[in-house]
Amino acid sequence: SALERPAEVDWFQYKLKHVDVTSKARRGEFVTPHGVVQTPAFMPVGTQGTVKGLEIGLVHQTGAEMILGNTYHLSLRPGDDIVAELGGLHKFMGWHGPILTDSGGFQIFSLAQMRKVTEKEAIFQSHIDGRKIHLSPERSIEIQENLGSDIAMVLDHVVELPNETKVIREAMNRSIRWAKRCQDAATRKDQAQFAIVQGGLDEGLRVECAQRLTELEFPGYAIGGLSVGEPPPEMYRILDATCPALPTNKPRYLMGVGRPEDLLEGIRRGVDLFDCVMPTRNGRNALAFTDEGTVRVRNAKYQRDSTPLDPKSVPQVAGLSRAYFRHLFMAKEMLGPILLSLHNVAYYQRLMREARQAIEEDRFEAYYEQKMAGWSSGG
Ligand SMILES: Nc1nc2c(CCNCC3CCCC3)c3[nH]c(NCCc4ccccc4)nc3cc2c(=O)[nH]1
Repeated sequence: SALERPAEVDWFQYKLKHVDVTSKARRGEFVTPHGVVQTPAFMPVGTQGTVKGLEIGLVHQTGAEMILGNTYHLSLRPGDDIVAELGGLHKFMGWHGPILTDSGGFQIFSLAQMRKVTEKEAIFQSHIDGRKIHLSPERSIEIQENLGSDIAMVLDHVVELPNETKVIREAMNRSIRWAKRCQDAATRKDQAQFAIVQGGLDEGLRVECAQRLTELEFPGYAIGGLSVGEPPPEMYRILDATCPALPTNKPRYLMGVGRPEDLLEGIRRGVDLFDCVMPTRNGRNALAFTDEGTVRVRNAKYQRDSTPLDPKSVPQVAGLSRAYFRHLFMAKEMLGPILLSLHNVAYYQRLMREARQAIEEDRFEAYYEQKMAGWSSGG
């Protein structure tokens, strides 16, 4: 059963395969009970048990190896108990590769009508029906174990920025106490927990938090509390301080990031994993990512444009004109958001594939410069 892990398999063992000589970019891989993940990797977000608009075979086609699920949403609807009764999230959504679930910490801060946070738990109103929800570290782990994800994020207390150092420090200290409670609440041997570094935009707090979480010996570490409205250079400054304070033999996951340039800026600073709703959300809003920058396909200038959106995209997209994409969105045809979501997720996966190759060949910085030039060319 899931409780007896086969002794010979080293679950969640991250293997550092190579560090690029031109930057701090790392090439690695880690094993989960549902398969191996090559890093750097981008994880498409499947908040409610679906990567929005993409039948699960299309998600595979993009090359994505690990996807995200969400504790907050799935515990409210259909209910983590129902998902467990039906065999867990993998079976429920037909995805048999690795799944990482977020703890709900961020969704409380960003979605729910905030009620209050005590040492014991967060209490808030469901954004669906206003029901009062109690989310404690123990309850978050119980939900994630019911969902059966391979990696569970600890419950953290995210505070809005900018904020007083005292407030940030208290939330950081609570998040560390909650991380310990999550560790103590674990019952499944086939699920790993990643800790989440907080500390706002204060480098000292970030290093202290990373060190104290490292002492708790988690199999992986996320950098949270970023991509919450701070200027990108501020996020990069925090990465410069935080990555070196984390173990080199564990994966580093930058939560909620980001634009293509943010992924490369993260990789060159030693980040291994990313997640963001951007490729799918922008796809639904007629915004396509390309090597020449973003393309707003509804723009009138594409009305007669026979050129392909991106000849390097997946076959379903590569042969279609920009005029056709404009038409689909103007006509409000559901194929528009579906194809553009597929294209954007595939674009992010191609970026990760190219980045992994560049790191292996010790030319990541040159690759970074080349991509940044293309994106700003406004082609
Ligand atoms: N536990 C936790 N989660 C965080 C998340 C959620 C990551 N995606 C979870 C998925 C699981 C399902 C839902 C998402 C974050 N997302 C962002 N920024 C997203 C910014 C953004 C928003 C909209 C569009 C693009 C970018 N910062 C984050 C910080 C934290 C954090 O500290 N702790």
